[in-house]
Amino acid sequence: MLNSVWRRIVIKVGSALISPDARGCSTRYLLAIARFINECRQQGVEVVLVSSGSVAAGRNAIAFTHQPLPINVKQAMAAVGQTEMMAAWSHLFDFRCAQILLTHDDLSNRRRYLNIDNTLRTLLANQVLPIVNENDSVATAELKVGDNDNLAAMVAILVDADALIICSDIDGLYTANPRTNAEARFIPRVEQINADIYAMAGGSHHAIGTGGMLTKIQAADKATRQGVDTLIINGQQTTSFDALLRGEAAGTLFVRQQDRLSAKKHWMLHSLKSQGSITLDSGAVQALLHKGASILAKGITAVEGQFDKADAIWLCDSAGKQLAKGICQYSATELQLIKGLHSQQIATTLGFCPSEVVVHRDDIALLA
Ligand SMILES: Nc1ncnc2c1ncn2[C@@H]1O[C@H](COP(=O)(O)OP(=O)(O)O)[C@@H](O)[C@H]1O
Ligand SMILES: N[C@@H](CCC(=O)OP(=O)(O)O)C(=O)O
Repeated sequence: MLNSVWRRIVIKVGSALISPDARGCSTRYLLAIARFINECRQQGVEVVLVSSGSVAAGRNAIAFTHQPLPINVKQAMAAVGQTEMMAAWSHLFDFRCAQILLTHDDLSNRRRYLNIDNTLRTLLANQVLPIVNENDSVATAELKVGDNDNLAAMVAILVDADALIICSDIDGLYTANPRTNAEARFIPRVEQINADIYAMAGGSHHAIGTGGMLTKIQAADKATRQGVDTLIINGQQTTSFDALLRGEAAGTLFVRQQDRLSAKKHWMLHSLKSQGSITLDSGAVQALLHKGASILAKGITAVEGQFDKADAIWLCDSAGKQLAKGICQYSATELQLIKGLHSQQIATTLGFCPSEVVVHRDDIALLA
């Protein structure tokens, strides 16, 4: 049984596993990874896949004369390889897959962040496997995250994952790059990421990988700070997956620095500035405090302030007492029109209905 604390995981698969020869996609390593994903889902664990490989898979379709590859050549390769990579994964599963292509801009813009979050939540609720990659064929260098290790960490934080599993072509973190340093020793567990850990990182040994160990440590640093356990495992060896499925150790574990929920709660209560407030009726207050429920338009009696969709707002009782902070799916202007209405009436009133709930329960931090 996979670690029983993990209910939702993000699995990141590097280019070397998808396109080991940089000539289209290969099932050589993907079969075992797909079996692992299938097994996790069978155990009731939700999975989001972050898959590299679009550039590597499309590499032999586009002519090039010199290295490093010019950006337009890489973008064209990615456009070819992305569809091949999606097809390769889709053929390995009995369930549906969905493609999500992101840029850094999408993740830093709060409204788009919320849209991505809603889409991923809906896909998971419908048992669809989201497959995320950077939108390489359109994003320019300044709009990019740049590597899928960091992208996977951002996705893991976004979807409130319990764990991030980075599948690479190496067993995990060594004290130095073992391909160039025979003295390098394997590190099974990292309690705290500090300058000494960063100093161990070397680059990638092949032309198709991005970042080598450095981007993996950066990703682990980001994710563990937000309460996400991070693992680097060898995705070329089925024994890594077998061990994880038995609940045993595999690869290098970077231990989460705090509880995931308290990390999110702390961020919402102390870093997110509130832009307004809504007043809840007694039924909504009970549902919020005692059932951890989402807030529906029906339970809202008043709206204060000029906030936009995706802004943070206070959720208050009828006496004006602040009970919680939440991220709102609607603007103040829209809420003025739909407050007190049933969710089914939102579309007829506004002409659109981006969300049936006004504040989703995963986006609420209770004060008490
Ligand atoms: N300290 C280290 N420990 C382990 N691997 C390292 C280290 N420093 C550099 N590397 C290199 O990082 C590579 C993995 O990164 P990369 O090639 O970018 O793979 P991926 O495509 O999985 O992201 C390893 O194959 C190894 O050559
Ligand atoms: N987005 C790129 C992958 C970038 C990347 O980080 O690659 P890798 O180091 O192999 O995970 C692609 O699909 O080719």
